[in-house]
Amino acid sequence: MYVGRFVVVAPGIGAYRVSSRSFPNRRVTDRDGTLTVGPTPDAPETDNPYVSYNCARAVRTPTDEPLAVVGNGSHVDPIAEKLELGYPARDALATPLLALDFEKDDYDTPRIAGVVGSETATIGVVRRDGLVIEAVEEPTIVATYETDSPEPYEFAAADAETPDAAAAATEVLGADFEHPVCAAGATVDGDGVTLAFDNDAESVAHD
Ligand SMILES: NC(=O)c1ncn([C@@H]2O[C@H](COP(=O)(O)O)[C@@H](O)[C@H]2O)c1NC=O
Repeated sequence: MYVGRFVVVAPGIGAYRVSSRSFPNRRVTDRDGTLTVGPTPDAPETDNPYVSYNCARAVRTPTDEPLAVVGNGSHVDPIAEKLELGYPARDALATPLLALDFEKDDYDTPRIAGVVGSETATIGVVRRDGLVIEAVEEPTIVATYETDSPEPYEFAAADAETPDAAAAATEVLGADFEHPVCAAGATVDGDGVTLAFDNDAESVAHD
């Protein structure tokens, strides 16, 4: 099954995967602590506005709570900024998702995102037909296609004794959905946020 991009969140851990039919020559890079999706050096040029963006950011709220944001587009930045201003996660997700809305491409691709705290997780999606934001207690997925409403997800990284952002990235990259490209993972505890990524789709490919 092809679900496109997807987000998984649970309290303390989250991940984001790029799956792509049209733009597979992409990778995650770390730019000053923000994880960015962009073309590999050998990728054909494109003017598609949706292929490069910050996909994972670490933020601090005004009360110094560490949070991680993951998502599939330019909305990740304003979500992070709202959290830094003290918006609750629900509102920090809803406001930019609604303002930017679904993507104006051939598929009306939804925007998806998650906010992870040490003991909280919130997931959101804006589609042409709706906006859903949910606080969740168990691992939950939302994807751009097919699974475009939040659903429970079996996420082994959330059960690990020591949560590991790199393991979260590798697990979603290896998940059995078509066209894996690259992935980011995040863990959050009282001390802060750890972000990691995995670009080695070949070693996990199922298709
Ligand atoms: N975020 C991304 O990495 C991303 N990659 C591709 N898209 C959009 O989704 C469309 C379909 O892409 P694909 O065939 O790779 O699933 C693309 O034309 C583009 O408009 C994206 N937009 C949202 O997911």
